[in-house]
Amino acid sequence: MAHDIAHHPAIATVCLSGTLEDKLAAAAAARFRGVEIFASDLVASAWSPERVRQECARRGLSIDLYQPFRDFEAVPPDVLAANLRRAERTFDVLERLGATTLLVCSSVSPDAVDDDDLAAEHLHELASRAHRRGLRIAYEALAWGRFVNTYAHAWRIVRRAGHPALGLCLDSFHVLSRADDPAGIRVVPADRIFHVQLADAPRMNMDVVEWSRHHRLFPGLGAFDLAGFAGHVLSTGYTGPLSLEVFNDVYRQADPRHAAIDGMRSLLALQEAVGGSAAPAVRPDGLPPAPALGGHVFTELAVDERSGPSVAGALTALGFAHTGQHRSKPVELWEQGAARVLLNFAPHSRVAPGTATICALGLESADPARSARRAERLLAPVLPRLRQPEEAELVSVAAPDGIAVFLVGTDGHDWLADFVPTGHTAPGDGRITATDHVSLTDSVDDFDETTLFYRAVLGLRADESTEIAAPFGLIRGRAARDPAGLVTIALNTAPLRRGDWAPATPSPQHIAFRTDDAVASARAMRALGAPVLTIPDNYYADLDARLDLPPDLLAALRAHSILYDRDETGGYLHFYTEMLGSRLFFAVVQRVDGYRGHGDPTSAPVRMAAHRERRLRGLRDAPERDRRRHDYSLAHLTALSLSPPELVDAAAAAGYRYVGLRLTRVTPQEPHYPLATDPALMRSTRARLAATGIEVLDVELARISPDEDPRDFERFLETGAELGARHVIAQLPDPDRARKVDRFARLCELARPLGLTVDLEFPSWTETPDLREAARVLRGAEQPNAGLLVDLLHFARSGSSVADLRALPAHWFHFVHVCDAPPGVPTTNEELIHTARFERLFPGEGGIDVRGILDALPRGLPFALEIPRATLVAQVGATEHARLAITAARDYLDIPHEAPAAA
Ligand SMILES: O=C(O)c1ccc(O)c(O)c1
Ligand SMILES: [Mg+2]
Repeated sequence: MAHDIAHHPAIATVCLSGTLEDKLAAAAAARFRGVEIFASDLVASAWSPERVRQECARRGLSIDLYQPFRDFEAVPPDVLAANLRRAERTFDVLERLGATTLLVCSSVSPDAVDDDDLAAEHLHELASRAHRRGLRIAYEALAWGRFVNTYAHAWRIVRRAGHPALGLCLDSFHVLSRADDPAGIRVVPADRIFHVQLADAPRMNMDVVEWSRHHRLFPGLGAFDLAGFAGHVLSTGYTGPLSLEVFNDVYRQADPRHAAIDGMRSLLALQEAVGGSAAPAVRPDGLPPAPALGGHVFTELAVDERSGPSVAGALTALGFAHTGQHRSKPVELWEQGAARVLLNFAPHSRVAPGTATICALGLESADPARSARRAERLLAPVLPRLRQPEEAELVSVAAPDGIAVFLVGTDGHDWLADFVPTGHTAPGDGRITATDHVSLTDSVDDFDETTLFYRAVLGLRADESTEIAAPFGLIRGRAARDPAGLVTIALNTAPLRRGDWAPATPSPQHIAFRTDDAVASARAMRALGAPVLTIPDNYYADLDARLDLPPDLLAALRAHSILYDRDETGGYLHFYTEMLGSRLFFAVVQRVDGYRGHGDPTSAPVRMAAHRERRLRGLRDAPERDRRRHDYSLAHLTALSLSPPELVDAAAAAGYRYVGLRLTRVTPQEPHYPLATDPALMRSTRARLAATGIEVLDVELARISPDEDPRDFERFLETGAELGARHVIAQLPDPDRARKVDRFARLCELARPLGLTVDLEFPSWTETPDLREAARVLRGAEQPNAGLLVDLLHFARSGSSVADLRALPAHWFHFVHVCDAPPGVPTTNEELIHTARFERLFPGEGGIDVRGILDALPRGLPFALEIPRATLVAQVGATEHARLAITAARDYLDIPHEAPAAA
């Protein structure tokens, strides 16, 4: 007979995050019947023990255990007296709680002696006292107990003590972490087992206390044979609580309601595993067995008007065709072979603009109604479906990651009738036959929950978990598949919270399509213009060294950026598309001779680095692909109210390639962002730079007046270098030419080892007031990293000449400050400065010969837009001002795009 082990599921408060009130609510909501209360949770609670008792009763929870009571047995008489006093006070608490069982763990105390008779005698005394008060003692062997650390030893002592109020607490962790044989449990009479605790754990080679207190997992998520353990326990006839006791750092901070549901799911799945094939198909309280799955029927992507066309373009290039259009929704069906992708253009609240996100998985089930019952029994929300009268009935369940899992019957795919054929059929050019697997990424907080959901609800079996050292941190992955191997869902997480420096794609997802010939597929897809991800040559050199492949295979892999692996049975060829809509990509895979894995551990980091490289190239080179467009930099003065991280975000959003950052306070009134002395500001700025791909073009301002020493700028220069800047803006308000030339030269010398040029700017109101004077300084200084920064405003206001400009060495110029200004030259310095700081105009709006001056400069210089404009910023805000500036500059300065040729 199958054991129905979930009749009294319990959970220890230590499994759950929050205070006792949160924990009890979560346990009850997940339909646990009992709890183990940890002393520390009670101690910290505002509720009296009587109130806790009431609150538990109100929620239908029994208090199955109070714990832990430590370091009691086999001690000298004076310690024993103190321990018994401590026990009596603890019994008081149990009485007030209405709990009857106290857990006593085997001693780790230096006071204890290795004497079983003494331990038995003391525990007998303890049990007698408990008995008088209607209480019982459950004795647990901690795996690290000083003398008693196996359940067999604990059982010898309990037997020797021979008191009816003394029994065992069996904790799977302590038994299985020591590789003790749990079969010995079978000889323990059921009425001597007072309590059973269940915890799984990953295999780890570490101190057992650390392992136990930080890494336990709910049953089924680790490497222990919990079903075997539970089977031994139940074979004794034990009918008491089966209680989860999982010390885990992630659960300790996860939403307790979710964690409690995870726990319940794991218990139900354990029940199923223990029951084995003997479980009747439907049991009143039991779990309907998972129906057989028949494969991936479709994968649905939520897209918008930006990501949709990019995904559709990639699908076309992979050989898919848009074959159907949904009758009532903006959903497109794309097909090739048995692979189907739905593009859902309906507004989807959870999807960030421009992204494509997997929002549903369609899986074939032999019995969708039973799949739904199973999901419900596992506390998974079965979704109501709004259905037009003539549309197919589909069962769908919401996964914790928000993906809807549709279960589609085997008897013809009715749901396809919801799509009106477009008349297109897939030409099959891409040679794709089916969907091989789907790969999802979750935050570490959700990983176990998601894993447990897919596995329990769908009846999938998990592979070994893998860990790879990826470019931006550790990635843990675990694929799960149905017994027939037709459905595979790979789940990944970054087990350590990412440092905010990491520029990685958040939660990447991919759909892997199957082909019978990866090389032919790659060739065909390339011909169709598929955005195949380029894999670096180094990978193939390493592959050659490792596997000694036939030269023509290696050459074909290299030519098509196909990755390769082999195992005992066969080989695996896999290649990838570039990212489509920021987090999604496709894979094309060929499994040769029954290869079952997902590539060797080196391949994922290679792919991730290639995606990173591609993304940066996209961010940086987009303007270079088109010679008619310029690179723009957002100079800080244009939006000085934005802090550096905000400036970077504004620049990225508006389509700039660079920013210029102001590191020094130039005027007393302006906001100052002390990047040189504020490490947190530096960190967040670098994080935004890494995340957006924006680069720092220049930092300002090294203004060397008569009483300044270039050495005062060392920290400033280092800060610029730390930000990855290329240029430093300098000004020389100093009437003594010899001195300023000398100081400029020294500043250049300091900047040179940091990879920085020093670019001299010549505001017309300073003692370096025009192009000629600036050029004299450069000639005098004779420094290879000296530069000349033309600011169109200063150039125009100083009456500098375009002919002079043309005559200067091209290598002096590294970028240019672009703006316009009202016509006419103000007569006072005050007015000049006011225009420069507050009243510039967008190129083409004012009186400066913007195009004429720029024409006199070398080709290809970045255009740094330095356009402070106080009134406009006051109206539209700094971010929008920055966007308007680049829009206006592009309109005026970039050679207009020709209309794209009709497709
Ligand atoms: O880590 C511990 O000390 C500890 C305490 C109580 C238990 O039930 C247990 O399994 C471990
Ligand atoms: Mg325990």
